[in-house]
Amino acid sequence: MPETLFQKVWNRHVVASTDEATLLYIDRHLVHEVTSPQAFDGLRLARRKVRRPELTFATVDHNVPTENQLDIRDPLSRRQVQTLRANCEEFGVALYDIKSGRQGIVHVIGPELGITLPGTTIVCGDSHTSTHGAFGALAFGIGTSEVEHVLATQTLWQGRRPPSLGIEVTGALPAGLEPKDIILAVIREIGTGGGTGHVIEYYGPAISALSMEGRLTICNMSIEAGARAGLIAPDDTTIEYIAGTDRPFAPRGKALDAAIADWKTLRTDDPSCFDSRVRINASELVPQVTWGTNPAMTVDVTGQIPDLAGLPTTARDDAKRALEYMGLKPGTPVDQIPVDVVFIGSCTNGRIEDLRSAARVFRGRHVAPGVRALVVPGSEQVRRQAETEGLDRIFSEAGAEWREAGCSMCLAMNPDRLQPGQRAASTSNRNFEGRQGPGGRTHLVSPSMAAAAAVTGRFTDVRTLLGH
Ligand SMILES: CC(C)[C@H](C(=O)O)[C@@H](O)C(=O)O
Ligand code: SF4
Repeated sequence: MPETLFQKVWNRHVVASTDEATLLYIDRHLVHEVTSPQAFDGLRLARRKVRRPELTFATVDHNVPTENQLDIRDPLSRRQVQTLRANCEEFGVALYDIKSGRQGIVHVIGPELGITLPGTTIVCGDSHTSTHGAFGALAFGIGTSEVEHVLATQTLWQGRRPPSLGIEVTGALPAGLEPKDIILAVIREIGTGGGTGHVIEYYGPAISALSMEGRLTICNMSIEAGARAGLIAPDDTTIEYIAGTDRPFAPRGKALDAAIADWKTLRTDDPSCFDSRVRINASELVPQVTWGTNPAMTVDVTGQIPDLAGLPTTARDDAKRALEYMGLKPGTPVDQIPVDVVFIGSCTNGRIEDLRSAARVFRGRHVAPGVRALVVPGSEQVRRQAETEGLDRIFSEAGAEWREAGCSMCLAMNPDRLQPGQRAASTSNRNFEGRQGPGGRTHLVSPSMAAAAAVTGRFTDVRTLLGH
């Protein structure tokens, strides 16, 4: 019987099942400092060990200051980082710590290290675990009690197999647009509940044309459409990335050849296998900017803040409240909205290609007066690569701050945050009230759109700067 990629990966991992529940084997467990302390406490209390420490990988990201990673002043943050160190030591789990050369946002280092592989199941106590689906892995976020269960058993209870949603992205992404524009347009189209309960598979020519970095951006935001996970079938681009140098956990030699033969079977046999389907044409897209307090509240940069009257009645109250919070008026052209802060980074857009896109815009330009711009690599490895390419100099010469790796201003769990009322162009994935700091106003954009806002001081169609 024809199957979807998701069904294939799911079925391979079923250890036991009843009518209502499925026990899945978990291939890789990623751990960070925020959602793991109680899980390790639970193990200690029950006198259990980590069942497969060699399949468990930890790093510190959320609480790490990016100006000087070693200077963690906030007592709670410091305690969480120290607790993770102690837990990894006690339970024999590898920790990619600050200054290890491999530290970074958990969803950035997984692929870099070759931990994230096609056909695997990957979990982490973090909602954006969907990111790893870019490799054709079934990857999803779990709660802290589930983290404990996976640590103890290397398995996880799930309900019945979720339905699948196929999102076909046709056409070709126009010059000046980025993968972020695709996923914002998808969420704008299907809504923040459009993927609820489903596992999304992205496919079509505009997806196949993407690099792994771009695919990671897309899968990252699946969760913002309500989906359980998002994935993309592995292909030559995937294999090239994994076979690249410096992926310590990726298979090599004969093991890699055997793996590749298997990965080639990991695809959806026929789009009719999806429980539902949506199609988006990438050729018709223009750069996207969110105007409200969820990622579906999105417009074209060439457009205006929507009129409440033009919205469905059910959406009006939310939109009204969002506009009040965001300090915006209907009808305002997007490119007349000034920004105070620009944040380029996060597990959505903190990879090398994202920094290259931003650098193309910053090169030879300067951050507008009164604007503060932060460029934060997603990992120590991304930071090194960017410095090798001289991107850090482009950012610094443009007047942007070049930081160390971490979640940074994606969420207000470390010193990088917005002041009340400040407006940010941000390459992260969430724009709800207070996400980047109490009273802060977040507009989600692509890295090049963020850089364009930094140099002009307002939202600007980056295509006009790049001559497209
Ligand atoms: C802190 C963590 C649990 C959280 C998540 O699960 O996503 C964070 O990474 C986020 O992006 O909001
Ligand atoms: S970068 Fe943002 S979204 Fe990603 S894990 Fe960190 S806080 Fe969560």
